Amino acid sequence: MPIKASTNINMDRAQTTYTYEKVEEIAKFLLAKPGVKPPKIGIICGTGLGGLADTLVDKVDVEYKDIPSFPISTVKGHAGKLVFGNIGKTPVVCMKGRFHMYEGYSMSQVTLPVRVMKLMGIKVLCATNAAGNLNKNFQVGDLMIIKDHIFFPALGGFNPLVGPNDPRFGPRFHGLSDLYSRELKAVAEKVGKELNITLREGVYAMNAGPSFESVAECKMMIAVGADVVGMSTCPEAVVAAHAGLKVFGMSLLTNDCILDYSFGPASHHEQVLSVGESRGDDVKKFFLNFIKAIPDSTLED
Ligand SMILES: O=P(O)(O)O[C@H]1O[C@H](CO)[C@@H](O)[C@H]1O
Ligand SMILES: Nc1nc2[nH]cnc2c(=O)[nH]1
Repeated sequence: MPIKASTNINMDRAQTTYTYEKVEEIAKFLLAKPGVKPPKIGIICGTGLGGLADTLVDKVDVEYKDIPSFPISTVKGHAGKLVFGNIGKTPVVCMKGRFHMYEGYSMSQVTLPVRVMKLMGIKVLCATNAAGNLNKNFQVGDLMIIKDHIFFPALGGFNPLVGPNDPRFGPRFHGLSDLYSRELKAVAEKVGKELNITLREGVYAMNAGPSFESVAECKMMIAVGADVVGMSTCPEAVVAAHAGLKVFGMSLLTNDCILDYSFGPASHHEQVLSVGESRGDDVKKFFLNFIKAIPDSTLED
């Protein structure tokens, strides 16, 4: 059955999907831009972490609004552009702004940039995010390597791989027991020690958002093994792994989740942005060194 790009409204949720040919067209459009080199690594900048793109040299910016068929960023803290450039000798592309389910985007739209970056040549996807802390041993400002995730929307049917499967994107069924690359986690641990930056490790849970969690929801998430919670990352990680990319995930803990009815105030986006700003330098320092430490062999075909 041919897979067509289409836009329908179903259950009030946009159902835009993209064919392989459409994704390829966008990748070719970007590669044809003067100064753009095929990237080896894609970096998704989480809320308030767009400063990561400042670490690139020989930068070329492409605004999302100027890319055919691309969604646009609607959330404060997401600038809405791709930044191409180099870290050390490695060509990379940063997404300065990601797309979220709660913006009303379909899973295909949320994960489109991952497939575009894959067709442009990336071998590794680094996904960063801002997240709420659920673990009593962690604190606001900590950086956490994502060792696994709980993708609540996918468990309820909103998996980005639902629908006809084009094998050029990846296989119909795909296991996720090694979703977050153990090899990259080991590289990150070593770099963290060398830089004297404490790196936690834990499980990221995704709530579709945009509401932050209720007290009971936070308690439920802790009970099922989550350390932090956010509203992103899982869709992009699943689509990247399905496409054969190595995935590295990192959360910045921007707020403590409220676990007691007597505590307040509720979590809010302004705090998320301000912690992103205050921890931005360490995040940049870590990624600059981490990207340089990834072995060449990991970035080969
Ligand atoms: O996951 P990122 O995009 O980093 O952002 C997190 O922070 C925002 C809430 O403040 C939500 O978008 C949540 O997902
Ligand atoms: N769902 C969710 N996303 C976040 N992003 C940053 N903090 C939070 C949080 O507490 N909950």
